[in-house]
Amino acid sequence: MLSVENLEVTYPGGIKALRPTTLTFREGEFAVLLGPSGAGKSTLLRCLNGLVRPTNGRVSVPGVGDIAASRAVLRRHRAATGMVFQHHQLIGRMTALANVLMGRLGHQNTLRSLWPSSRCDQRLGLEALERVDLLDRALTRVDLLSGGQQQRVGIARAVAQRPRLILADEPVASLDPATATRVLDLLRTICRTDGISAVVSLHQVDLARQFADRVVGVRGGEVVFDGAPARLSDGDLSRIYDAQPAEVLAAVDEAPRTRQGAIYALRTA
Ligand SMILES: Nc1ncnc2c1ncn2[C@@H]1O[C@H](COP(=O)(O)OP(=O)(O)OP(=O)(O)O)[C@@H](O)[C@H]1O
Repeated sequence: MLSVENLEVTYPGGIKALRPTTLTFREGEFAVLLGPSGAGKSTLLRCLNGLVRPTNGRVSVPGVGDIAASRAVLRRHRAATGMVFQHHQLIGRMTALANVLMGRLGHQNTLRSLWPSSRCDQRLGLEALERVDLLDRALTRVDLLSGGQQQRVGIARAVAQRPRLILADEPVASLDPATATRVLDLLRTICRTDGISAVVSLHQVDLARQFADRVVGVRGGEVVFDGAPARLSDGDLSRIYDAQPAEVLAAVDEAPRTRQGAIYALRTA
């Protein structure tokens, strides 16, 4: 479905966010990137969509090759790739439906995108909202929706795109545990039903265990575990969340959203 070969990212200032990494994400797989804050999960995800340009190596799609080979190839790859973000990236003053219809823009040429959405796109948008249980909120401004509902709109936007792949960057990091479980359950169910492959970054070990077909554990820009969630042992988790208690506490103070991973590290340190 999607391969990365010797992918390496060094940011300006010399930060090695990703060390040479080779991985293949399989068709229909729900893969979870698991790791602490700063491990390189977002960097890897963003490379998969060409949002971060690797310093070395490449991302390739079967039958297409390197996604960065040309602007046309990258555009096609992005049109087939739905993105779900931690902070939704929705436009608050627009309705849920209008936000979902943004997912269709990649399928239109520039001129067409200046016109109101076609009936066909509107139907796809409403169907996508129905699948995340928000049809009755289609005409509500998204800034009037709860965090969990907004993330479901984000998922509907990705689904309306009719993607082959969904990349989700910490999609439940700002949600309470019950809402996070519901949102991830919806995302995985839709991916399974439609045969969409997914790569999802998470901090929460329990959610990775519950939803992943495959866990890719990342630490310090390196893959330190790659396998089924049932194979994830306490030793593997210590390797992924390797940190001294003092560092872990500092991370909790700095970034409350990393708390779950940090607390796990504290327990296993
Ligand atoms: N644009 C950037 N410029 C410079 N350094 C960056 C940039 N983006 C990320 N980094 C650094 O690269 C490393 C990996 O960051 P990345 O965001 O990929 O990790 P992450 O595992 O997604 O973390 P988090 O869970 O906190 O989002 C970190 O040290 C981070 O500070």
